[in-house]
Amino acid sequence: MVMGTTTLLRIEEVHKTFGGIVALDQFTATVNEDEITGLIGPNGAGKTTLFNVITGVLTPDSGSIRFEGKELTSLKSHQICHEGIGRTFQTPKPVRSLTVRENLQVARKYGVGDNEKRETIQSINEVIELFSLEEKQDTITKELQLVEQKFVDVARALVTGPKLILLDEIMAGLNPTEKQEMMSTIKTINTEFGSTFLIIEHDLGIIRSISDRIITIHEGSELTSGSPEKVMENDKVREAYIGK
Ligand SMILES: Nc1ncnc2c1ncn2[C@@H]1O[C@H](COP(=O)(O)OP(=O)(O)OP(=O)(O)O)[C@@H](O)[C@H]1O
Repeated sequence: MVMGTTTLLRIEEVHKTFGGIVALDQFTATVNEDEITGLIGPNGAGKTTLFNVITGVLTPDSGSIRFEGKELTSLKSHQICHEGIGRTFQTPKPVRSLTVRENLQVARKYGVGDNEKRETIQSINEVIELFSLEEKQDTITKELQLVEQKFVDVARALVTGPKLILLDEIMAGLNPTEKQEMMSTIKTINTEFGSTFLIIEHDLGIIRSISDRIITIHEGSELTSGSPEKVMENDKVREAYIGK
């Protein structure tokens, strides 16, 4: 883990409503370069909506999202990917009828754009090796186990050479051994490939051990942020999230 001091992503007063529901309420937060930032909050707090506005799946009603100083809110999803932001979804989204290698080839073609020289880009072979998918590379993805599908999802994000990777509940449904494996892979990508992470995770044990910094979201607003120790001891967090 490398502690960063430069702001990579700056989210300012982002507002997003669905009819009468306020999903993000003037949400403001930052993600520091090189860090692993955990994003926690109760069900319906606005976490996935935040990922969707960062990645251009949704357009915010108002507010600003700057990545390396560049405004993202008017860009489309593929342009945001070309800027260097990769993501996974709550449910793995590989193309189920393609093999593992084909999935990575498609993701790379879609996601790299003209940023072929970005320093965080790894070869498809390197990524397959990192996830120990050598023996499964020619397997049709729908035949893989859940953990393997999740690894393919992270691998698809990684082959686009992202500076920032957003992971949405990547540990959900994995057993403790698989969770450990996923955590150590995330740490390797962070330290060796230089990707910054923003991770939505409900398991507080995991988020505490993997994060350099935690942001807590509640009813669409940031409740608090800081080191895992500081955030977990915050009274408002305990009340709103842990229920103690
Ligand atoms: N497409 C949509 N249409 C209508 N309401 C939505 C939509 N997406 C999200 N919402 C609402 O916005 C609020 C925030 O939802 P969001 O999925 O971002 O929360 P979350 O923190 O990711 O929750 P969870 O932990 O359960 O995944 C919720 O009240 C949700 O019902």
